[in-house]
Amino acid sequence: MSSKLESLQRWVDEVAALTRPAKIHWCDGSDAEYRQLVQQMLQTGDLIELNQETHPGCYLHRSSPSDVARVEHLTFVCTKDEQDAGPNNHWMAPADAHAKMDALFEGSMEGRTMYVIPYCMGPIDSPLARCGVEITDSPYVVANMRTMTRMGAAAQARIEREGTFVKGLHSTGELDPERRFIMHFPEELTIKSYGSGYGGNALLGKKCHALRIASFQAKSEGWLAEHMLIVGIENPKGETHYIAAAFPSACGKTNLAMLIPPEGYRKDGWKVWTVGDDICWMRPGADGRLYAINPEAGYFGVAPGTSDATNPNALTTIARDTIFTNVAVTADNQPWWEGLPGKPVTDWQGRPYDPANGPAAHPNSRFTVSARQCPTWSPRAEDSQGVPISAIVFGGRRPSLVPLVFEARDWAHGVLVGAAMGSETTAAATGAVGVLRRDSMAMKPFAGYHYGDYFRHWLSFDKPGAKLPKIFHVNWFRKGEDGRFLWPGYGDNLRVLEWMIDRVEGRAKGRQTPIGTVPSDGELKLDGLALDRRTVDALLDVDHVGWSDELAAIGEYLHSFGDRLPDQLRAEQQRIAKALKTAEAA
Ligand SMILES: Nc1nc2c(ncn2[C@@H]2O[C@H](COP(=O)(O)OP(=O)(O)OP(=O)(O)O)[C@@H](O)[C@H]2O)c(=O)[nH]1
Ligand SMILES: O=C([O-])CC(=O)C(=O)O
Ligand SMILES: [Mn+2]
Repeated sequence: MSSKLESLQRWVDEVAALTRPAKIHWCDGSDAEYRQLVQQMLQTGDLIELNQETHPGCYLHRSSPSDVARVEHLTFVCTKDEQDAGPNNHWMAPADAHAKMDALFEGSMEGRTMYVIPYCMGPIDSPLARCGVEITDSPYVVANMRTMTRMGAAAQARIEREGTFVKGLHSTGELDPERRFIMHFPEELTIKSYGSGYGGNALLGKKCHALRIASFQAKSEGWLAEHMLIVGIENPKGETHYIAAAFPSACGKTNLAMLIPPEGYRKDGWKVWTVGDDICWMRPGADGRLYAINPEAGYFGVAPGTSDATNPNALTTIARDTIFTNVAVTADNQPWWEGLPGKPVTDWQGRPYDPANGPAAHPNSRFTVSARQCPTWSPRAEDSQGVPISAIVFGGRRPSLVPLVFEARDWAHGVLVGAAMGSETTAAATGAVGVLRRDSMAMKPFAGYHYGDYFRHWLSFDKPGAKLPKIFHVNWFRKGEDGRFLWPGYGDNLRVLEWMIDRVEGRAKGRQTPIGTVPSDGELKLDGLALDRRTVDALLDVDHVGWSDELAAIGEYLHSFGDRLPDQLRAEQQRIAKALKTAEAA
């Protein structure tokens, strides 16, 4: 045994002494191990078998009704210096947080099996990948981690070679919402999560490691860990551009990553390739471009709204070997959610379906499935060097004001556009839904350090020799006076991506506005769409008065980050505010 592995063994021993499990199981990631776990969970009721004829290898998990989403108010970043966590995070002193958590973990695994899960985020041979080990007492977490990460023997071998890994300790505890905490110790590469079995709270490779801890690491190591999908767009000539896009939770990342081109585009030979649907790690390559990997190996996607009309690729992907969490069930035991044909008989809590109880599937019900099952899974998804990024896209749910698409004039302006992002809240986190909040780079719940430092880190990529992607902002969610979405969205979003690529290639001229460049007349290909002239104008309209107010609000928001806010960002905000005033006067 190497000395490296000893540090892992020592930590496992310490955790076992604290949590006192009946048994310890080191996960090897094999099929046999997975089958055995599933059998065991079917016996305990953690999993329910779904219709194996229509959905082979598919199971349903019903979480506790009080444990259905990430809990941002119980999520902490525990840096030595409170300032380093920033106003964007809840903070607790590391010693206090450890004491609090260790008291909860004390004896928490009594009578249970403790699973040790070595995992790798990213292709196992990639220099951009990073490893971790999650210790958990939840077989559901093990099964999900096997799908979402490269889990098992190969990851353990890499950990032994490298000697460093992120330590994640998780226990479902008694699922008491009052005794639930997700704690991050970025300086110690450590996570402690107690009291929730749900998604981003419990699958520690995902938000906890690949975003909060990784963003902190990325700052000192010169790369970026972002809440972004990665999609490849192949034109009829066979050229592929890769685009990374940050939208807040439940705002369309999975859908855009699996987009199916509109019919005319398909006929012409356009293809879309899915590299990732939630997280993107990128760093500058030798040629100055940004290269990106998807650190995940699976999708933990939102079920409601996923249908043949919106995302047929996802539907094909989840037709087999999928774990569904908190969906409803039909009379013949198929998984069901709002947006699918047919009807539910049992709701997400296992009760006979009654519309008086609300939706049949929980609005944040999810599927966990291997990325390889996606029909558009990119041949470059396992590329250890990553894919070169041509464009970065920011976006959110903005019912008014924000046009369908605009382009930042340069990198610094693009960083401001990302920092200023706002979106209506969704069901992906507990709390009110439909409230506008600022969510810089879609990282509000995930940046593992002070947003001021984070913006500075973003700005630092603009240096001599860099060939940075163009930065755009999109809004698929603008509504008309009747409350309906103005833009058809989904597959038709390719029309907007094509314009971006035309800009990257220097083919589209665009129209300059104070907030950036929008498509000029005729540049967006809208043939085949039933959009009248007025709607198109409304979608691309830049309301100078409304935007002046927006810039003032952005200025106030930036001000909240105090003296860690880079001056350059403040200057960008003032430049645009001034341009709007000039345009208003004209
Ligand atoms: N109107 C409209 N709705 C969309 C569009 N794309 C996605 N949606 C809806 O937005 C919701 C969430 O979409 P997802 O693609 O699952 O969101 P996500 O960003 O991957 O979410 P997380 O997994 O929580 O990070 C679903 O109800 C979709 O149907 C679009 O282009 N237009
Ligand atoms: O982390 C989760 O629970 C699900 C997710 O992708 C998100 O909320 O962005
Ligand atoms: Mn997400």
